[in-house]
Amino acid sequence: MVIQWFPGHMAKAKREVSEKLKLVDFVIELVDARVPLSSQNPLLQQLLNNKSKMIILMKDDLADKKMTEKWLGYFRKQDITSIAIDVNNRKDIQKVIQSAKELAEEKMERLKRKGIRPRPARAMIVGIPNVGKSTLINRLANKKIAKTGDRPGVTKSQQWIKVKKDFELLDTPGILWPKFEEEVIGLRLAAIGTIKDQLLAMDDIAAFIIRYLKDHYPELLEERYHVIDEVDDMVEIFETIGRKRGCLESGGKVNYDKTAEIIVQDLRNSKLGPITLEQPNMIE
Ligand SMILES: Nc1nc2c(ncn2[C@@H]2O[C@H](COP(=O)(O)OP(=O)(O)OP(=O)(O)O)[C@@H](O)[C@H]2O)c(=O)[nH]1
Repeated sequence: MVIQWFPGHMAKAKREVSEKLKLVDFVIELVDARVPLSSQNPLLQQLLNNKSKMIILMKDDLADKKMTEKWLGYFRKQDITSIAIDVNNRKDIQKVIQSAKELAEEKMERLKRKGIRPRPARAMIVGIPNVGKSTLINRLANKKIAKTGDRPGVTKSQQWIKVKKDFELLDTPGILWPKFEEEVIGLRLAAIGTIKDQLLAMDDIAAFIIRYLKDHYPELLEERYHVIDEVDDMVEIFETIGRKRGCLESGGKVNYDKTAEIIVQDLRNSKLGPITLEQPNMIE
């Protein structure tokens, strides 16, 4: 599937999520631990219509652990079950199963109280493109069933996966679109690789990353690129990074496009270390 950011696609995705929601008792919403709010879609809350949900902060191995703790506190304050995971860590997958089981048990209890014969609780995974939906479904199913890829928009075509005796999961996820009402949200999502590179200029994304690192992680900038705290001029910073990383043209001039590409790829590949690009106190 090719992502195109047009209203028609968003309306179709909304319809598909609404349809699937009718089949489930609760929802597992995946967000990216590096941008936990920007990777949500507020529309989900409306669609949920009182169904319970839990939030999983995905890719926690790439995020700043101190910030993850703050974000978990932020969601906890709203009474939302939330956990942070690295999908490649088996203990983390057990944490997902345990938390989902607790929500499933609540549902079963409610059925019992109403005098309805209990049945396994059903859930679905929802999230924006590239957040890790298919990978998590595969881990929960314990076998390869959904196609995954490191490109946005790979998830395709419904079966139930029996994760635990009382808990079943829809084998296809719901795709939600991030909202781009603010430019900074687009920049955060572009920085982590959620949206297609053609949508925003690489040097704007790189400049956003540099500015954020200067404000929040100056030591990481210095460590990898030798950009010292005192230097504030963006051109000078690009020059320093370009030279350090060998992005030079003939004549020894720094190639800014290549430098921007390297900055963005370094962040996406976690070469700078664990980083969170959004803080709960930014929105309080
Ligand atoms: N480091 C890290 N990478 C992860 C984690 N979870 C998923 N990924 C990677 O993120 C990329 C996207 O994962 P997918 O499972 O294809 O994501 P998706 O949400 O199904 O993507 P769409 O098909 O675009 O909707 C893959 O390269 C995964 O390996 C995680 O916890 N940590």
